Amino acid sequence: MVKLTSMVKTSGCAAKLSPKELFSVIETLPVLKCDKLLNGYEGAEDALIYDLDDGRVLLETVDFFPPMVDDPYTFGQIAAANAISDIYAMGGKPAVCMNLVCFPACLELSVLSEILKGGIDKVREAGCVIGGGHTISDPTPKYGLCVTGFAEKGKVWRNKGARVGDVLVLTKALGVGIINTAKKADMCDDEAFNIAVNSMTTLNKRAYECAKELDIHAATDVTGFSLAGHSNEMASASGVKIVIDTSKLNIIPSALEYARFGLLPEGLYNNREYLADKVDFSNTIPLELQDLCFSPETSGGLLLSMSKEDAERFIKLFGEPARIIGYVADGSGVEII
Ligand SMILES: Nc1ncnc2c1ncn2[C@@H]1O[C@H](COP(=O)(O)OP(=O)(O)OP(=O)(O)O)[C@@H](O)[C@H]1O
Ligand SMILES: [Mg+2]
Repeated sequence: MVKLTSMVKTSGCAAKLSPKELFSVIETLPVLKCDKLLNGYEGAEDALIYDLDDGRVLLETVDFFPPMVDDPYTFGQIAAANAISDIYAMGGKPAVCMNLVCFPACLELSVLSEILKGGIDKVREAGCVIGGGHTISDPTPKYGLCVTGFAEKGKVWRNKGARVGDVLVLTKALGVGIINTAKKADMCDDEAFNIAVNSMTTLNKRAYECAKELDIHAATDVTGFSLAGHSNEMASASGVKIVIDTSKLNIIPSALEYARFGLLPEGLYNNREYLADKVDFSNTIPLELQDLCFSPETSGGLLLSMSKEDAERFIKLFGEPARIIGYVADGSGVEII
C-alpha cells in the first residue's frame, strides 16, 4: 500500500504557508467590518469571535493539512485534534464541525474511510458532532475540520491580555515537528515517535477544562508558527515581552538529538526568517534548542498567560506534560534565555 507520508512534501502544521508570505498578503486585504464580528483575521487569533447578543459568542476556525503519519485513522485523529484545538485556545467549547478533505484518485477508498473515522472518534471525544463536509480530488491528501464553538462573551481568551508579571504555561511537550521529520527520514526511534503521536492525538480539552476556572489573561495554541512565533503573536497583541526559559521546556526525548543531525522541518526556516528581528536569544542557547523554538508543532499544547498562583494551581490539577516555561515582562518581542 502507498505510504501516506510519501505523497506529501510538507506535513501537518509544518505545511503552513510561511508567516512572512501569509501576513504580507493579509495586511493588504480590505477588512470587512461588522458590529458583531469582534475580531477578524487581522489580529492573528485562533478563531473568529461573533457576538450572539445573548451573552454568548460564537467561535469559528478552520484547519487542514497533509499527513505526517502513514496510518490513515491516526492521521484523522491528529487533524481533528489540531483543528478543534483553536476553539479550546479561545476558551470555548467546541460544538459542531464540518470535514474538509482532499483525496488522491490513486488511493483506495478504505483510506478515506479510515481518515474520516479517526476524525469522527476525536470529534466525539470532544463532545461535538460532524454536520457535513466537502471533498475534492487532489494529488496530495489533506484532511481537517471547520469547527464552531461557543463561549460566554466576557470569558473568551484572546492572544492579547498577557500582563507583566504573568507566567506562561505550555500544556504539551515540544518537538513533534522534528520527530516527524526524523520519522520521514527513517531515523526516528519508536519510543520518540509514539510519544509524538500520542501528543498529537491528544485533545486540548482537559487543558481547557482545568484552565477555565482560573483567570486566564491570554491564550493561544502552539502550532505551525512555532513556540517562538505564537509567543510573538501573544507578545505583540498584548504589548509586552515574553521571556521563555529553555531550561523549563518539556522536550520529547531524542528531539534535540535529531535537531543536531539537521532533521528539521522546512517550516522551521520560514519561522526563523520571519522572526529574525522579533526573537532574541541569549548567546548561550545551543543551536538545536534555538531550532526547537522555531520548529512547527502539529496539534501542540495551549500557551496560557496567568498569575503565578493560578499557574501553580493549573500544574497541580493538570499534571504532566504541562510546565511553567516563562514569564511576561515589559518590552516587546520574545526573549529566549
Ligand atoms: N486565507 C486566509 N484568509 C484570511 N485569514 C487567514 C487566511 N489564512 C490564515 N488566516 C488568518 O491568519 C491568522 C494566522 O493563521 P493560522 O492558520 O496560523 O491560525 P491558527 O488557526 O491559529 O493556526 P493553527 O491551526 O496552526 O493554530 C489567523 O487569524 C487566521 O484566521
Ligand atoms: Mg491556533
